[in-house]
Amino acid sequence: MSDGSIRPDAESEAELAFEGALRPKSLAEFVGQRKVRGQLQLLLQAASMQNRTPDHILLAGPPGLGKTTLAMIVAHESGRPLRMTSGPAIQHAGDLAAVLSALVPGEILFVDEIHRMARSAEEMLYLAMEDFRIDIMVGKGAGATSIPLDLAPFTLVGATTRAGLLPNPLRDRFGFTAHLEFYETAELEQVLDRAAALLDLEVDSSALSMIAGRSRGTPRIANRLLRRVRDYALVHRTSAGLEAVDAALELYDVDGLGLDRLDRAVMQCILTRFDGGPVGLNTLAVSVGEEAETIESVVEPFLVRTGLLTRTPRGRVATPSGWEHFGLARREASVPAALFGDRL
Ligand SMILES: Nc1ncnc2c1ncn2[C@@H]1O[C@H](COP(=O)(O)OP(=O)(O)OP(=O)(O)O)[C@@H](O)[C@H]1O
Repeated sequence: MSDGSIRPDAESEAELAFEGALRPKSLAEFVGQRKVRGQLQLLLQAASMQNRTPDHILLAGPPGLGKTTLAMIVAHESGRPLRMTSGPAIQHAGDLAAVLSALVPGEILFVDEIHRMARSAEEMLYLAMEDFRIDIMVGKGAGATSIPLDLAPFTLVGATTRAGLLPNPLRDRFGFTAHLEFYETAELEQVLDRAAALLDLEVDSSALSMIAGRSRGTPRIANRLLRRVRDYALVHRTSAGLEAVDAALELYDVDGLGLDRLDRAVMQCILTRFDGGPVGLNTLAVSVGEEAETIESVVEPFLVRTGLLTRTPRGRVATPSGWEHFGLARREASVPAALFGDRL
């Protein structure tokens, strides 16, 4: 996004470098996601006891919750090398063949945004995941032949914000799927405490709680808000206390619940243009000028989690808390159900 709001996809190089430095290196350092940590621990330990590559792992959840970090931890904890690529970089089966054939035995292959990989590559991946083998097609038409190529055993760690978009045969080939949840405020306080120490920043605990409570349940956003508070304190020669947090977050359009500009645009559209809904996804996306995928995978999960929005078979509907948060009186729905043919 280009409006300066604090979104997981608004990256700058310096911020990315800093984000890298903040990544926990082990499962023990990784805050929250207790269940997933336990499941991963077991899977890695069993593989290590049998001296084999761990099963393929799918990490699913909204951006910024720690999927890349967990992939790095899997490599670190199992003492294996890590190779990283992403779905958008694999637009042909040949792109994937090049990556797979270069793997060394036991390597961890991390594919971010795996749901964006080309369909032809997905099909190649089925065989690679199951039998550590691919068939490379040579030539075209009647003269085409396929040459089998054995691969080194590897562990695929796929990350996706849209697990529902993965075809079943691909999803079924992962030995374990981790569903990452938004973090509780207390967990984000721990993330922030660690980041403040790494930034050498003195922040009082009430200020940390305030940042944590307004971070959309997302560590990446918590870390980023902390840096904006640090900037504010630096420029205004003040301490990083409650006042600095309040002023910095207001400057960056983050409200009391942590909603940012796009969250509010979506809610206001549903409330004022569609009388609270129901409204279909595509209609909503066009109305706020944003990609349907961003609304579905980034905005909605948080609005549903905070109880401002519900998804019904007829479309998205604002809840009474949604009306209340925006200081609006609830009206009876007068708009027909989501437009015909729209995605609900
Ligand atoms: N559980 C955690 N404990 C501490 N820090 C975390 C945790 N999860 C994520 N972070 C921090 O949040 C930042 C974002 O995490 P990460 O890049 O792993 O998210 P992601 O889910 O892969 O996001 P995307 O889907 O956008 O790729 C990292 O800097 C990392 O340090």
